[in-house]
Amino acid sequence: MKIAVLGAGAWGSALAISFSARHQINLWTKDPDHASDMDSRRINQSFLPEHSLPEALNITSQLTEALDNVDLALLVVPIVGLRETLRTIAASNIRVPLIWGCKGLETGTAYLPHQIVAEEYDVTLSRCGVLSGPSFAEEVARGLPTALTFASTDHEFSSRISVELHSSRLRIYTSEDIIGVETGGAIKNVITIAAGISDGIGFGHNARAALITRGLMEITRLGLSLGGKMETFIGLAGVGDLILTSTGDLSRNRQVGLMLAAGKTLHDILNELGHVAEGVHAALSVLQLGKRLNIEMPITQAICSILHEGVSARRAVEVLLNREQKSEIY
Ligand SMILES: NC(=O)c1ccc[n+]([C@@H]2O[C@H](COP(=O)([O-])OP(=O)(O)OC[C@H]3O[C@@H](n4cnc5c(N)ncnc54)[C@H](O)[C@@H]3O)[C@@H](O)[C@H]2O)c1
Ligand SMILES: O=P(O)(O)OC[C@H](O)CO
Repeated sequence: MKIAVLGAGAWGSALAISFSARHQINLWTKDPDHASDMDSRRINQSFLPEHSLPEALNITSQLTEALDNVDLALLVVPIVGLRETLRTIAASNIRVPLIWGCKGLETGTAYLPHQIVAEEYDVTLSRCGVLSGPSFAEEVARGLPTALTFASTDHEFSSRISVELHSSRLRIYTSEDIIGVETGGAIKNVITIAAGISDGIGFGHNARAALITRGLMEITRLGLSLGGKMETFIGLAGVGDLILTSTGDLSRNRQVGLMLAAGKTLHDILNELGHVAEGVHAALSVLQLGKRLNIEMPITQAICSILHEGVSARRAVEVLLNREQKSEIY
């Protein structure tokens, strides 16, 4: 296959490296200086500095060049750039099957990625889908074993994509539950910030396990109300990804939590990180959706109070712990 990977952050670069073994890849970034630096040094110094980019990888900042004659486009810009990138593709009049790997909710609309795609890209949703699951870019670039879920409403399309993208090191499972897969990917980032805070404060393994489990409950309740399936929330794109980022120090969202616990300001943390932390942007939208659907989201609420109301990390966790006692399942 010839594939356009749109977005040359850590994730786009790792997937481009991995897929290069079997496919012809065009890697696109909107930043011309970044494209020419990667092209000449064969390394993505800003976002994935430990891994060289295969010689066969074509790097460009021209979207029409990236999309020229490709069989598939894979969008891996952060959610903040998804609508804008889709509009640029639409303006080019090039139409290709589209899959996306961003995890988040659009600020303002609280849309999941597929809702933005539906508004901005005029292929029928059946030729689109989302790739998600527990996958640190660093480990995929190293060729370590990883399992992902690809969800599309078109079973034939998801079978084809999973066969094409599947390898012994990158297993791809299919699903029809786009909403569940996207909800899991978006909300786990918020819960992960909470797990990072708890660990940073030194609350221990018990507290972290409690946060992961109660966080999964928030993901599941909201996801079911949006139309997602229970099986998805207990699968790779749900609890799988939540466990990975809540416990693995490679997670940027976990790092945000750890640094908040250390007393750093959000401004300084985001500067130091140098990468997107989607949970920071998604938290308010998740809360907004929860209110709209009348679903209690106490962990998300606590994270919003830290990020946007100046409540200290320790205080917010104490408020969480001191909530009134209730039944585990209701
Ligand atoms: N890094 C991972 O391990 C990983 C794994 C799975 C999914 N994801 C998801 O993939 C998405 C991208 O993450 P990443 O890790 O590559 O981020 P990153 O911070 O490493 O890189 C972000 C990239 O997007 C570009 N960008 C920023 N704003 C843009 C815009 N408005 N338009 C076009 N490009 C823009 C930046 O220049 C940069 O190249 C996120 O939604 C993330 O949740 C990341
Ligand atoms: O580094 P994070 O926290 O953005 O997590 C990356 C991926 O979502 C892991 O699946």
